[in-house]
Order: sequence, then structure tokens, then C-alpha cells
Amino acid sequence: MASYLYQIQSPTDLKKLNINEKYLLAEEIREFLLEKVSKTGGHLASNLGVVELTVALHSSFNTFHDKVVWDVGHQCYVHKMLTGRRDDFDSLRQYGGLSGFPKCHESIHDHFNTGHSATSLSAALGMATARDLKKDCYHVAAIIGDGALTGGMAFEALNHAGQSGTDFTVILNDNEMSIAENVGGLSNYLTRIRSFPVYSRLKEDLESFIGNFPVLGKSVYRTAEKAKDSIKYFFVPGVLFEELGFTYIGPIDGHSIEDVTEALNLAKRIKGPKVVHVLTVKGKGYHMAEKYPAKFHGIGSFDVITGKKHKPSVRDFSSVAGKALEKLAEKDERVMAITAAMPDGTGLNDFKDRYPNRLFDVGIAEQHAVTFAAGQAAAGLRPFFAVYSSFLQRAYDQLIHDVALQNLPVTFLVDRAGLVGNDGETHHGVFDISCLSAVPGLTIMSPSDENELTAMIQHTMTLDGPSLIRYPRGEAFKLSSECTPIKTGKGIVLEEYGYDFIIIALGSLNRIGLEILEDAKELGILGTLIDPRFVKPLDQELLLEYGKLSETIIVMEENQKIGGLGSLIQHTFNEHDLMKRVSIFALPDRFTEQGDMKSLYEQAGLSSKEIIHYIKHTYHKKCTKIVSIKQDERITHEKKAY
Ligand SMILES: Cc1ncc(C[n+]2csc(CCOP(=O)(O)OP(=O)(O)O)c2C)c(N)n1
Ligand SMILES: CC(=O)[C@@H](O)[C@H](O)COP(=O)(O)O
Ligand SMILES: [Mg+2]
Repeated sequence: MASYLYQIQSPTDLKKLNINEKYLLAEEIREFLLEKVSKTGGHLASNLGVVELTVALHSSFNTFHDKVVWDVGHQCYVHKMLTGRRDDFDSLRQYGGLSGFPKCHESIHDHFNTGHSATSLSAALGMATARDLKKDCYHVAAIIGDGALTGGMAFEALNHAGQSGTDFTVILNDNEMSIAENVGGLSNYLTRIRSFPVYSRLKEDLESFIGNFPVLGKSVYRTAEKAKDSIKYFFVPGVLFEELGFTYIGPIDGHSIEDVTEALNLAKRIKGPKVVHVLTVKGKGYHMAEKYPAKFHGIGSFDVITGKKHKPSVRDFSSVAGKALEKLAEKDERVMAITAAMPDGTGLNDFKDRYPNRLFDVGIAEQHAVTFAAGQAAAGLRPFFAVYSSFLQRAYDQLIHDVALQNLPVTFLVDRAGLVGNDGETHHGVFDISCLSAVPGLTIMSPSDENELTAMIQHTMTLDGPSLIRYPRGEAFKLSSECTPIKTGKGIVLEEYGYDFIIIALGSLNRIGLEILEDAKELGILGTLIDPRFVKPLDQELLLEYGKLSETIIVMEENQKIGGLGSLIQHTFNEHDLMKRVSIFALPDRFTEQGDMKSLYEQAGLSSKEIIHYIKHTYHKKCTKIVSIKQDERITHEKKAY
């Protein structure tokens, strides 16, 4: 059987295929996607949905020159296959392998790196503006999903583009899904447009109908024009976009390669900003993903026949947080939960079922979520915004200006804090301490295990101002059967064998800290492990007390080394004239790549092996020093005796 997929080394080869061959290619692409992603894991459903759209895109656009920006970028796998990266798919999302997101360093066909939502329109508009100013000649397109279109930045760009009249194309991939079901007024609007699938044709008919009657007087023509305008308000899909200054083309069947190609070709001919509205089915072609698009949005390896994951879902920190919040809500009706399109990922699904009126999914709108929470808190509620660390970055000013400055009791449940693994650079939650520890009045905690997480969530209810709890992606665990009560700004000593070294480990890294203590003990090196619990306020008393006891102070944290917990401890020691070297095991000053956690920890030097090595080294140095001091003392003594 001829394989079209394996003939394609670049989009030039795709352009040589006729329409039937393109459909055969689409079938092969789906098989390939299923085969590969079922082994490596990845964003399957979104990619299955854009197979024909991507084939049409490369049939119409020439990405050697034209620029294409993928919003979020999780749906770029087909694009990667068609742009020379098909043979790299075994390494998809693996350490050192092919990224699951667009990466300019991978290919000249990737024009802008993405990973977070709602950036594509701004970036594409910027490129189109640069093109015009430099008098270059190429097309620019942004591909954005209906979910990503709920992000504020997308609206800001629509507003700007509509007025600027800049020539570029927005391809709106509407599958009525974000990760969960899409939400909001815009989503409802798009759904209404879906119910007029033939209107684009009707509009053309109306125009040609009017144009076909030159014998009608000008006034009649104008009346007809006006009538056309009012009819438009009732029937024309996409009036919203048209009113903003875009030409709307659609809705188009996104699984028809001819229709999408034709619509894109038309868009290229029309000057100014355009929206091509494409309707697709998330998970198209794989019945399991069509039925359960949320499960197959981003999935680990799985069995294609049964759709079952190879590693069954575990009880993770997110679900522990969700449960703890439910318990709080049971007792206090002021407790509200807020999510920015991540109810599943942040463990809020049960809360949503139980308290549908107290769970607010605001869409992919982190900035709005924070100020919305501020408003709730200002009016007497106790909102909890559960959000991934890297997505909270988007709302830095809202946190400072709208929450902290007014000392409002909003709690941030900061999930995916630390390294996240295969999503890579864009998704690691490694900046929150550096960014947020500078915010006055914000209490920052990190639990060492699930009991502490639950206790900290309860503890936030005793605080008057804003608070934040950071916890990692992955399986929950207990370090002990229960946890000692949380007191604001107080840490605890988890284990105390001796003072050859002191480890201050943040959050779940205490588990590795305990292992290190045991391994060192077997070597006869005795250490102490401190769980600071609070990054802010830091337990200065505890840290200074133990800091004085040892020459080897080690801090472990899953945050950038610059501006992290280690720096805060160093600063505390300086302020109290405790001149100690603090050895910080954290993330180096570069962006951490994708990969399995073990490789990433090793790369960052955050593994127990690395730290034990360091402890042994400093211990031996100390012993050698003691031996030589003792020798010196003996010589002096002998000299004196002589
Ligand atoms: C700022 C930000 N918040 C949240 C996410 C998590 N996220 C990734 S994809 C996605 C849903 C996107 O839906 P849509 O754009 O419609 O694409 P689809 O998967 O349906 O093709 C979400 C919420 C993100 N990547 N960036
Ligand atoms: C593309 C995106 O941003 C999300 O789909 C993300 O990959 C989810 O990550 P988790 O798997 O950690 O929920
Ligand atoms: Mg969608």
C-alpha cells in the first residue's frame, strides 16, 4: 500500500497530492497519531480534531514564507509530521526528544513558541505589523481554539486588530471544548452560529441576488443593502467579529479538506483581518477520544483497543486539595472555588458536582479569575483560586494590585508547583517563590505531605489576608500518620540525628530529605531535616537556632535558585550576622526542558545522589581539617614540651 505520510518530507510534498490522496493521508495521520501517542502520551484529542484543518492549512499557506502561530500549541503534532519531524515521534515529550509544543529551534516551519493560552492573536498581529512596516510579503495566520478564545489577551488582540485593519487570518478551531466543556457567553454565541451552518452560502446568495438587479433604482438597491444589514443581525453568523472589524468566513466543516482550503484561500485574497470559523470534533476518528474528549485531551500511554491508561490514575495532591476544600465548604458557606478552565486538573470536579453554585469556571482567564476572587473577598466571601503555578504567572499584577494591596483573604491553591515533566519549559512551576515572596502581606506555604496540605488549607481560614499554598504535580503521600498543628510562620524539625549537616527542604522534597538523612546515617554522617512549612513569613528563630549548629547548611527547593527559599534564608542569616555558606539545591538559571522527572532532577542536581555526594565531600573536608588541626595542636604541644 502506498504510504502518503512517508512520502512527505516537507509541505511541498503535500501540495503535490490530489484531494483523494489528501484524504488517504489524513487517515494515515490518524493511525500514526494513535500509534505514537498511545505509547508516549500527549495531547491526543486536540490533534485528532485538526488533521484535515492542518492538511488544508499546508495546502493553502506556504510556511517556508508565511507565518503560522498555534495557540497553546498542544495541537501542533500534525503540523510537525508534515514539516519533517515525523520520524521523531517516538521521542515525543521525552527527555531530549521532540517537544509537544511549537519550538522555533526544531524547524523553520515553527514561527512562534507557545504553551500558554491566548497568545496567538497578539503574536500574529505583531508579525503582520512587522511585515507591513518592513514591506515584506507573506501571509500570517493564528490558529486558536474556542477554549483559548476565552482568554483575555485574545480579546485585547481582536480589539486592536479590528481597528488597525492589519491583514492577517484568525483560524478559529471550534470544537465546543476547552479541556472540560467550554464555558461562557462567547462559547454560547459560537454554539448559536453552529446552528446556521449554511449561512455563509446564503450571504453570498443574497449579495449576488442584489447584484443581479441593476435595473432596480439606486434607492431600492440601498434599501436592499440596509435590509441585508438588518437581516445580517438575525442570520449572519459571526456578526460579532464583523462588528469588531474582521471579515467573517464560516462556519466551515473543519473535516472537509476542500472547504477549509477554499476558505483559507479566500481569506488570503481578502485584505484586512479575517476570522475563518472552522467546526471540528475533538478526538475525531478515535471513538474513545470522541466520547471522552477530556480524558484524551492530555493522556499518558494507553491501550488503543480499550482506551485504558497503562498507569491508572492515582490520588494526587490536586484531589487532596479538592477534598479539603469540599470539607471547608461543608462547614463554611462563604467558601468558594474558582478555576480557570482546569476543574479536572486542579481536583475540583467533585466540588463542582457537590456545590455547583459555588464553583466558578471562568474560562482560560487567570487574570480575571484573580480579580474576580478579589471582588468576592471584598464582599465577604472566602474564595480559593486553584491554579497551576505557571498559569498564575499571567495574573501577577492582579495578585499584587487587586488582592494583596487590599489585604483581601483570597487563597491561591497553587498546583503543579515545581517541575511538571513532559510539558517542559512553558509549564514548569518554578518561578512562583521568586515572583511572589516579594509581595507584602502574602502568606506562602508549602506542605511536605498530604496531611500538611489539608491542614494548611484549613489554616488559611484563620488568616485575615491573602495566602498561597504551593504543591506539586503527582501522587499524594504521607510522611507520617498525622501532622502537628500549623502555626503561621512556624516550621518543624522532621528528623534530628546530629549536626554534621542541616537540610532545609521545601514541600514534598522533604521525602527526599528523609532518604538522604537515612543514607548519610549509614555512612556515619548525622544530619537534621527541617520542614520550614512557610516561605513567608519564614521561621527565622528556628532557622537561626539550627543554622548555628552546623557548618553545612543545605536548602532543597523546586524553584529557580535565584530568588527562591535559599536566597531568603541566606538573607535572613546575613541580617542576623550569621555568616554561613548556604548551599542551595534548586533550579539553575536557565529554562528547564521537558522530560521524565528523574532525568530532570538529575540534570538540575536535585537528586539525593548529588546531595549525598556533596554531604560526603564536605564531611570529609571537615574531618581532614579536624585531623590537621589536631596534628597542628600536637606539634605545638610537642614543641612546647621540647
Ligand atoms: C494560560 C493557560 N491556562 C490554561 C492552560 C491549560 N490549557 C491547555 S489547552 C486548554 C484548553 C484549550 O481549549 P481549546 O483552545 O479549545 O483547544 P482544544 O484542545 O479544544 O483544541 C487549557 C485550558 C494553558 N495552556 N494556558
Ligand atoms: C496544554 C496544557 O496546557 C494542558 O493540557 C497541560 O498539558 C495539562 O497538564 P497536566 O497533565 O499536568 O494537567
Ligand atoms: Mg476547543
